[in-house]
Amino acid sequence: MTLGDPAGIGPEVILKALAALEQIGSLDCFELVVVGSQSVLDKTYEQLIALGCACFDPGQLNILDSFPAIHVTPGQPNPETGAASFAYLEQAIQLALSGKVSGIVTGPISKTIWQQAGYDYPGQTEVLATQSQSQSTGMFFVGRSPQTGWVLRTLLATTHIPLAQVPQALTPDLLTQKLELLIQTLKQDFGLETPRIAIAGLNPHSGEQGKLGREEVEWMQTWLESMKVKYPQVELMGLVPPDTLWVGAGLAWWQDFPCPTAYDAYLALYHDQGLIPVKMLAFDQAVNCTLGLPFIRTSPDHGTAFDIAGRGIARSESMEAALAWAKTLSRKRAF
Ligand SMILES: NC(=O)C1=CN([C@@H]2O[C@H](COP(=O)(O)OP(=O)(O)OC[C@H]3O[C@@H](n4cnc5c(N)ncnc54)[C@H](O)[C@@H]3O)[C@@H](O)[C@H]2O)C=CC1
Ligand SMILES: NCC(=O)COP(=O)(O)O
Repeated sequence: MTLGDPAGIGPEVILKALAALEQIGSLDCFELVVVGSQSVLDKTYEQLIALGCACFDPGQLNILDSFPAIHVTPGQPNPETGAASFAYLEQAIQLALSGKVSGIVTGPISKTIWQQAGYDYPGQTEVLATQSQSQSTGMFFVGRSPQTGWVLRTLLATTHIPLAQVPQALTPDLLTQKLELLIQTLKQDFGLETPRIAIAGLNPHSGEQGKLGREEVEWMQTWLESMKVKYPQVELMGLVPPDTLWVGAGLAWWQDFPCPTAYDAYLALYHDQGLIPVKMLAFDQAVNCTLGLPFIRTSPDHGTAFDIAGRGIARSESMEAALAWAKTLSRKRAF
């Protein structure tokens, strides 16, 4: 586990998540190393105990802290905390690449603070891809409904780029690469050999025959037909108008599973097209997984939440889910 930005809620959700997992007796099966500042964890523990929160004693953790001492005020990030969060991630990547750990569960970092600290990466996903020299990676979110047990799975075709650049970034090659990664993941990690996958359109009403945008008629529909021929075992539905694509997911999440209009997985074309429904339905359950790495990487779906850091009110469910899913994956992949 990496701490993320030490001025954010990473340390808090880590200690709370470990306490929650211990409470239900599922911590024993983890062999955990926390990469980050021992003193930040100790101070977070003292603050949380003073606030009456259930949290895990960092004295019982295996903490890898070979970093310069750092002064941290919760909620007040600066280039020093940004640089620290980058160093934690780099060290964890080295541990994973050398096979000393089977996976990394990352705490949240701030892209803005990374920029201020001089790190020109748009996110942890991109650092993981670059430093592990992985050719084909994907940002994938998975969450199980506590109401119905239905599982929402969403892959983003593009990630941390400006919205204005999305139409140019989307190409037949990129969509093929992402779809193949998704099909492989559904089979390998979820045992779905004949999945139903919905692919979102880009424009309102999926372009309305070219009247509201031309990408669908110019190449996306042809691309999709070629994928249906290439993957006959997969039911590919698209290009579904993005405003209605998630209606079935909402029904399956809240009340009606099995639901014929819900899909095993969704391919969203850009960050917010996929993450608005994911976070509306599953903010506390969804796990961010990086696909295509030579090791496991999971993370909570939320960010640093500097606005609430140090107040003891951050919820740890997404971090608990990130830990649990990393454990499940490490068993499935049997590193
Ligand atoms: N995996 C990662 O490292 C991620 C990092 N970020 C970074 O986080 C920073 C802040 O991003 P925002 O868009 O503000 O998203 P955010 O997720 O940090 O916060 C959005 C809202 O949700 C609340 N919130 C977030 N997590 C919560 C939790 N566990 N319990 C209770 N409330 C919670 C916050 O207080 C805030 O009101 C950005 O700099 C962004 O780069 C954002 C998403 C993922
Ligand atoms: N909104 C998703 C996100 O920002 C993921 O960030 P990271 O895990 O790549 O740092």
